[in-house]
Amino acid sequence: MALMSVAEALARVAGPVQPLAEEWVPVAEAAGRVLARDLIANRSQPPADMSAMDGYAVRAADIAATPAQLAVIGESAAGRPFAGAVGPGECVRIFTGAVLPEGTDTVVIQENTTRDGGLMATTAPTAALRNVRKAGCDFATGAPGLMAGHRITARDMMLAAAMDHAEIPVARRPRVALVQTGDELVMPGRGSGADSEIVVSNAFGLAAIARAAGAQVMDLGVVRDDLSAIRAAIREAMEAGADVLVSSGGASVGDHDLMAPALKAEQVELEVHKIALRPGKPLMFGRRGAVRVLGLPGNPVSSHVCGLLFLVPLIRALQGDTAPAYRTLPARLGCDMPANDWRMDFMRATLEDDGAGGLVATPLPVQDSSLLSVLAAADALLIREADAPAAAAGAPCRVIPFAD
Ligand SMILES: Nc1nc2c(c(=O)[nH]1)N[C@H]1C(S)=C(S)[C@@H](COP(=O)(O)OP(=O)(O)OC[C@H]3O[C@@H](n4cnc5c(N)ncnc54)[C@H](O)[C@@H]3O)O[C@H]1N2
Ligand code: MOO
Repeated sequence: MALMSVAEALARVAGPVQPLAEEWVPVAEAAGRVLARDLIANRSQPPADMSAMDGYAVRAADIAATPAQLAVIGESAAGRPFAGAVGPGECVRIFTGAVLPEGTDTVVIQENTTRDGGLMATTAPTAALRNVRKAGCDFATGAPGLMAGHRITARDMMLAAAMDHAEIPVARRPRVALVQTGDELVMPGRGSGADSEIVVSNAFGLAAIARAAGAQVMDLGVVRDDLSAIRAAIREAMEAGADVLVSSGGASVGDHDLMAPALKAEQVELEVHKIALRPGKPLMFGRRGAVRVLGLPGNPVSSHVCGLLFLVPLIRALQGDTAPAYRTLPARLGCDMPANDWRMDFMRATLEDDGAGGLVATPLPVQDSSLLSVLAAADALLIREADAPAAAAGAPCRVIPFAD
């Protein structure tokens, strides 16, 4: 029987997701959060016509000829506007960011003037309306600034603050519980040195990409290959209020692979169990009520690739993020590739600049899903579609660059 495709599995994992409730956070803490509603400008920027330069605010008609001599009747600085109005033959000393005085429409930069007491003379022509930032030229009151579903960047924080938002409505952070299963597992620095031990690595990569996607991570540690212990961990995650439970290990078909039976025993309905993916064939996804469960394979590369392909899009979807599940870039193959089999392949690859504005993606020579040294050396995942024909070096391909 043909296994479910990666696209179908992704649609089931991250497709039908209702975003979590909104909460308000100070703008200073909004980086990486996803907007729960549109943010409109609470004021115009600039709020009035303002000078873009240090110089003199004038009436354009008064400086049509050079030199022009005008009486300096006052000063306008940022935050300290000139109170009066400027009439014909008059000007005001002005500084960058200051409100343009009433009656003026142009700023002559000070380098193009001479000053003699209360008189200013122009030494070069200035076009009418030059060096003025019109009111609302950046954004006007009521204008839509940032849209719901958008992930807030450092630049967006500046825009939101300038639009006069002290607090921002964002989706609550999804709570992600992590469980590592395996009798062989020990935490770094905690092993006895026995050859049968394997040091936990998967939890660290999964926690890092989950946090980067906006999740709050609860690490439930290592659980033995024992049905009741695994069931207890599943219950612990549910009782702790997890939105997503992520397990690693025990997903395959061996006698000690107990994740599927444990999930079923805890009333988690599996919608995905095994997909046409390499690495990551034994992926599981299911739900109990609003809690989603991703059962990832234990092989470290498989767990990480599945985390990037399914966990990160799910975390994003739970925040209402409207960006695509993952971003691919075009590249060219750095070597010949044989035809692919029925599993869509995400190969660990290096990326190089081709010197002509493009990228060259070359798969690392060994692709075994246990190899952390290869994963760490890679820059990207090179996508090979299921049943892709052989392709020659230089052929177009697509890659998912690692974001960190
Ligand atoms: N007869 C078959 N055997 C296997 C199949 C299959 O279809 N038929 N699928 C293979 C594939 S593909 C994968 S992937 C693995 C997945 O196995 P499990 O999810 O059951 O993973 P484990 O057996 O628990 O562990 C595999 C490997 O990874 C190490 N591991 C586990 N957890 C961690 C962790 N948290 N940190 C670091 N390393 C971890 C573990 O020690 C094992 O070496 O099954 C194949 N077998
Ligand atoms: O997911 Mo397994 O890593 O395909 O070998």
